[in-house]
Amino acid sequence: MFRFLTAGESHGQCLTAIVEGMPAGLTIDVDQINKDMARRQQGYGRGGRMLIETDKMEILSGVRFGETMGDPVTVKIANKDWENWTGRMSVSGKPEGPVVTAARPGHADLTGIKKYDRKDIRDILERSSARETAARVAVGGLAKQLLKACGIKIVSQVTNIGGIQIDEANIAYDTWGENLSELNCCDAIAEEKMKEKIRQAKTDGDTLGGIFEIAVLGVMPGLGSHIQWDRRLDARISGALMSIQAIKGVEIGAGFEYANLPGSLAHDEIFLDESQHVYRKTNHAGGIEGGMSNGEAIVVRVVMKPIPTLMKPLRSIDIKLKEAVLACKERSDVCAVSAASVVGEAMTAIVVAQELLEKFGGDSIGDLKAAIAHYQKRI
Ligand SMILES: Cc1cc2nc3c(=O)[nH]c(=O)nc-3n(C[C@H](O)[C@H](O)[C@H](O)COP(=O)(O)O)c2cc1C
Ligand SMILES: C=C(O[C@@H]1CC(C(=O)O)=C[C@@H](OP(=O)(O)O)[C@H]1O)C(=O)O
Repeated sequence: MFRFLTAGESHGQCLTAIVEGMPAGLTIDVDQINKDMARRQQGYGRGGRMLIETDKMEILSGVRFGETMGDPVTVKIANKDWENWTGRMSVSGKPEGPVVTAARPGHADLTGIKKYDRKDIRDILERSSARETAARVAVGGLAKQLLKACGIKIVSQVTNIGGIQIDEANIAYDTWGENLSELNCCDAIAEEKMKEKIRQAKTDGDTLGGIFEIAVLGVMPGLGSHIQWDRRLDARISGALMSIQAIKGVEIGAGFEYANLPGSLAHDEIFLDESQHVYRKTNHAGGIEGGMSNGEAIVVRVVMKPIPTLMKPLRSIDIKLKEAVLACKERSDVCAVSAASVVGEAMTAIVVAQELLEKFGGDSIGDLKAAIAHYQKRI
């Protein structure tokens, strides 16, 4: 069973994660994972924090001479900014620095303070912050390497920012992921318009959200199951993506467009070629039928809401004074959809890796590959 937990505050010393269930004998390429760590940091519209951090994953356990041993893998990402916060984020000693009391609409501030009985909103925002997603990308990087060894690849691209949409005709999964443009968008013309939109939002003291797409390539039929609600692959993937901060909607394949289609146009007809191989001409199902991968590319679309911290703050209340104020202005991103798309790749990789290990087992990478080969031969 592949599972993980993350720990760490946004301005604490570091982020960590413990990952259990990595099969033994997998070669780990830390440099490759650090490329994703850097991709998560980039993106037009990111705030001042990204100029401070240069995220690098460090492995503290579970890997020896570059190979997994089957032990839990501990990963660590240092927060460079911590040096500026040692007093305010001290584990012991007396409280230091200003107390945050003006709750931001759209953030965890107001409800978090009530639920956890805190007086300083910082006690909530430090952990609700999407800084935590750096740890998820490190874990997702391990999952991606496991998947790569089994011929599965996960890519993404940003398709919409603040209503600026890519030209759908330009979508070709095999070009995603390699794309290192600032906004992780394959449509250069749309990307320029997106950047202009972000520049304008910044000038206005406003923020933006958008949409990204994930594609899982090379996945065999039969991951997930129709047998029980919590084993359905679509449910697991969408749950994992919805767990990312600020993600508010997920659709698989045609998704909400199904509402406009009759059954005759909605479903992907099944054909046999001359060699008796099954194939489809369309992929409206987004690669999942009956809660199981069907062998086509898994295609998922994800929407991110606009960043809740605005430099032209929204109306709110002060939780201490109990009076109307403007929300607090923490240093913040204007738009982080491209960063979220990299986190989306990581969460999808984690779920697909979990499904792979659930179906095929795998204390060692050799056993896992052999089980997959046996299954592929049978089907
Ligand atoms: C990569 C990434 C970066 C983010 N950056 C910020 C930010 O700079 N400022 C902010 O207020 N929210 C930011 N968010 C969103 C908040 O973390 C999120 O809206 C908040 O935790 C409340 O959770 P919810 O939106 O899921 O309800 C970011 C989210 C992601 C995925
Ligand atoms: C630190 C990251 O994102 C942070 C996410 C975030 C939030 O509220 O979610 C608020 C900001 O934190 P800070 O006040 O330290 O600038 C972002 O920079 C990161 O992505 O690594």
